[in-house]
Amino acid sequence: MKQRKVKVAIIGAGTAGMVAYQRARKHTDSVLLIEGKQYGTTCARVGCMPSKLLIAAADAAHAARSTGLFGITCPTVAVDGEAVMARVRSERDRFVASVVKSAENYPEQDRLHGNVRFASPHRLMVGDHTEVTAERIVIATGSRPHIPGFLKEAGDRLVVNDDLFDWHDLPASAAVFGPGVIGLELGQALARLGVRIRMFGVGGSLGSLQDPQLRDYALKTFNREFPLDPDADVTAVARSAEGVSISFKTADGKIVTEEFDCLLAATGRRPNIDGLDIQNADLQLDDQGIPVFNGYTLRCGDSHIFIVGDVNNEAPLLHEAADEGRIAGDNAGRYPDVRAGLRKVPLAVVFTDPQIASVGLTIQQVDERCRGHYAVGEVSFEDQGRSRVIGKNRGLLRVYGEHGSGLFMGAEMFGPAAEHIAHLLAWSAQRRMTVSEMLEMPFYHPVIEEGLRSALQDLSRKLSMGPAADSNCMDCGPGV
Ligand SMILES: Cc1cc2nc3c(=O)[nH]c(=O)nc-3n(C[C@H](O)[C@H](O)[C@H](O)COP(=O)(O)OP(=O)(O)OC[C@H]3O[C@@H](n4cnc5c(N)ncnc54)[C@H](O)[C@@H]3O)c2cc1C
Ligand SMILES: NC(=O)c1ccc[n+]([C@@H]2O[C@H](COP(=O)([O-])OP(=O)(O)OC[C@H]3O[C@@H](n4cnc5c(N)ncnc54)[C@H](O)[C@@H]3O)[C@@H](O)[C@H]2O)c1
Repeated sequence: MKQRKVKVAIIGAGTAGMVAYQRARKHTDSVLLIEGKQYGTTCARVGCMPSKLLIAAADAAHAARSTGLFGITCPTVAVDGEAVMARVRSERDRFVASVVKSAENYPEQDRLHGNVRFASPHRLMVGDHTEVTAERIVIATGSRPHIPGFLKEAGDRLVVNDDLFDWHDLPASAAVFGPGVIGLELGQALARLGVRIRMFGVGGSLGSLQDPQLRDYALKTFNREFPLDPDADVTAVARSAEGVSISFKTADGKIVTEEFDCLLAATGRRPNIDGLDIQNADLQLDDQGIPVFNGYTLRCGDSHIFIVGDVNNEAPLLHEAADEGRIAGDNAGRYPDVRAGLRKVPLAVVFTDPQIASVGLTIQQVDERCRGHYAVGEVSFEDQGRSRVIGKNRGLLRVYGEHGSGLFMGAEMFGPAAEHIAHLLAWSAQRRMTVSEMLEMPFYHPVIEEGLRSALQDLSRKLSMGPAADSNCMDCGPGV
């Protein structure tokens, strides 16, 4: 068994771990980055990037099928599954290669391969070959798909996102379990690429939506494209001769059995904490077995250990993993001088069509924070000028503001260009702007952002801070 002594050890070379490594290295030369499997990160290999590549192909197919609205006919729209998946894989491989190259450029002595377990608070066992003693440790081990036991009945036809991006062709049909963020993004993309989809959920939730009005609107919209029951009563899942058979109760109480080529489990993710022998780290754990940590310093209790990215189970998103890696890397590097880092306003985007976006506090958090003294401004995109012009006139935006202070608190959106509008809203929230200050900003014409202005005007009026919206506002142009 080899022995290594270092100032900082980082477990996991995903996004959070690589950023932590780069930051810690600014404070000390004695940093070791340990990866259990392969370089390349979840984001590039099986997450953000390949999912968006599949969605881009689906968007192209959908756009080609939707030209009739403009008086343009595309005689036939054919999806070549092999070509679609070839592009997904080759572009994915480019993204992975660039990340692998960055990791391999780190000095050889700073890198180690092997699965890590804690032997004691300062001692790490790496595979069966090295014992590392570290003054400070950053846990950055990410998360993995969680598959409920009954779905395993699908046998070799059970797939998760990790498998999908290696496909060489598209299946004819897929049952998707979990209408969460991954299920909606991948399920809708497959449906638009011609795959017969049926989506099953439990408990009624939909994507990341917390506002009941948006959830109901979005549910109706998705159901126009493929059947989606967010609270399905599935009675059996079995591997059949041709694929997977799924029996479920319909709305009128009948049990129906439907055959699919495969079953995609998108039923949530679990932090990679259980394989770490974390009990040997002498940390206080929460009821899910995650070390209790400070969200501003990423430090576990008053220990020398930090926890970042998906593994801490707080905000499993790429930009949060990077921010946390930055804060923890700096703190581990200059330990014991531990400092609070800047945490940004919550921002999340789901790349469905229409897109889903959430900014700042949820409606439930606003209610709690403002003790009921808040108002909701709303706009429908169905009659919004620019959205109608481009044929994307579906969706709702709801913005939340506090009575008295007039502060903008948060928003949820299901609608066109949500990825862009969410940024304007997040930047405004982070600057702690009031609704009136947001309305002082320029809005061009005709743009989708004019819909945002309408929602803010509605909010301003409901907060008793502005006039009622003028339905014939000529300086706003028609259909804002
Ligand atoms: C399908 C999908 C789509 C997504 N789309 C988006 C998106 O559009 N936008 C967005 O913001 N987020 C998205 N995400 C989430 C985003 O990918 C994650 O939040 C982010 O990649 C987490 O980074 P990380 O560094 O915490 O983990 P990872 O990148 O998973 O890194 C963890 C590393 O730790 C290693 N490891 C684990 N255990 C050990 C051990 N015991 N010893 C040594 N090494 C170990 C792993 O091998 C891995 O390399 C998506 C996720 C998925 C699955
Ligand atoms: N665009 C993005 O930013 C993006 C995209 C993909 C993933 N992500 C990140 O990855 C995280 C994980 O995504 P996810 O979709 O795996 O988790 P999720 O929590 O969003 O969704 C899981 C879904 O599975 C459902 N479910 C659980 N058990 C089930 C069962 N037995 N049968 C049917 N449905 C069941 C849940 O009710 C939920 O709707 C997200 O929270 C997000 O942070 C982000």
